[in-house]
Amino acid sequence: MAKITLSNLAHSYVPQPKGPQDFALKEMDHVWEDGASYALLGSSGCGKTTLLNIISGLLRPSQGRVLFGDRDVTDAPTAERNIAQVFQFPVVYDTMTVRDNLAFPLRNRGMDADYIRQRVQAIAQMIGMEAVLDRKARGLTADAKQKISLGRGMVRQDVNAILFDEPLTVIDPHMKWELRTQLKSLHREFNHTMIYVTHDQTEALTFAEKVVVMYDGRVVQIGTAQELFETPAHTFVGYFIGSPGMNLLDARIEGNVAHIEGSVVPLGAGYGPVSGRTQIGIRPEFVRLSASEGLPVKLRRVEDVGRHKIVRAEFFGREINIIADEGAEIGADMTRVTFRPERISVYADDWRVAPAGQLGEAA
Ligand SMILES: Nc1ncnc2c1ncn2[C@@H]1O[C@H](COP(=O)(O)OP(=O)(O)OP(=O)(O)O)[C@@H](O)[C@H]1O
Repeated sequence: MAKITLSNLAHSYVPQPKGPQDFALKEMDHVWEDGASYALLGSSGCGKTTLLNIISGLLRPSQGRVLFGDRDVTDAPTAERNIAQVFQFPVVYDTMTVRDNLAFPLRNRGMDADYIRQRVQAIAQMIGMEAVLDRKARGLTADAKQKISLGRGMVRQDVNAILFDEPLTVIDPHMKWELRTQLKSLHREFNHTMIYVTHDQTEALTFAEKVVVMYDGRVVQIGTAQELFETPAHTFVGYFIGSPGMNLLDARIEGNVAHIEGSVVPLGAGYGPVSGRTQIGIRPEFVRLSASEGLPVKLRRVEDVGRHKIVRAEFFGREINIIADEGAEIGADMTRVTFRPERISVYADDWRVAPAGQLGEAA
């Protein structure tokens, strides 16, 4: 296992990049802790696979270094990095049995036969394939083959890291949840450094201790589920995490209030001068509908999603989302909204501004 350091790292697929727009990965410096589980989360094209391929050695970065522990592996091929990888689609040997597929990485390293038998059994149990250990992989469903790939990725205990690139894409929804839970308990047991690429927030938030949110070639925040929910460092995190995401409203900030369309909204903290495009961010969970207090809204529709209601409304020509209790009565007289002041974040040009006297967030 190893700590992974990304130092001054950047990548462009263009041979002679002319500016930041030509970089699939913009310059970044991060240290990923030994033994932690990370999910790389972001929408399609934001650079997740590029970053994963640089860590695995499939791609050489056009700038910067990658270190595993103290060793600079930037120029080391994948085979020398001592990592296990699981890809989106199954990579299995069709002519081998399930057992031999699972044992392959261990046999390759000359492990003791007893240990291999024991370990294969434990992994087969984890992926629910004990009953088919002696069947050939050929003829198994894509779903089953992907479970073998996952098992093979996890069979070695001596790897520096296990890298997963959207590994549950072909797995059926019910099994997805089960495998994710298994991966999590495996992580707790063996403490491998795990990096898991996904564009699914539920997958990221349930699997990983730390979620690395990427946007447009940058890591915009690394945090726990709670940190991403409570203090999104970038408007993309606010919008992408949560269902629905954070409401972002143009505002002018003055000390401990925001001015929106001529109305004053109290903030939970004071701010120094804020320049650039200024917005306040408030999650739908912390917006309250009222008949008498707050700023005007026009109700559009109410969606009952079981645990609560999502109210879609119009706020000065823009959509605003409100989460109300399941039992809440939402009458036509509910034409105003208030915001919980201590739950409001302030953003300047998409980055969170720390209240006066507090240190800024580090991505
Ligand atoms: N081999 C390549 N040559 C040129 N451009 C590439 C190559 N691979 C990726 N890109 C570009 O780099 C950017 C980042 O792509 P990347 O595949 O890393 O994103 P991603 O977040 O993994 O997306 P997805 O979730 O769709 O896999 C995209 O603009 C993509 O078009």
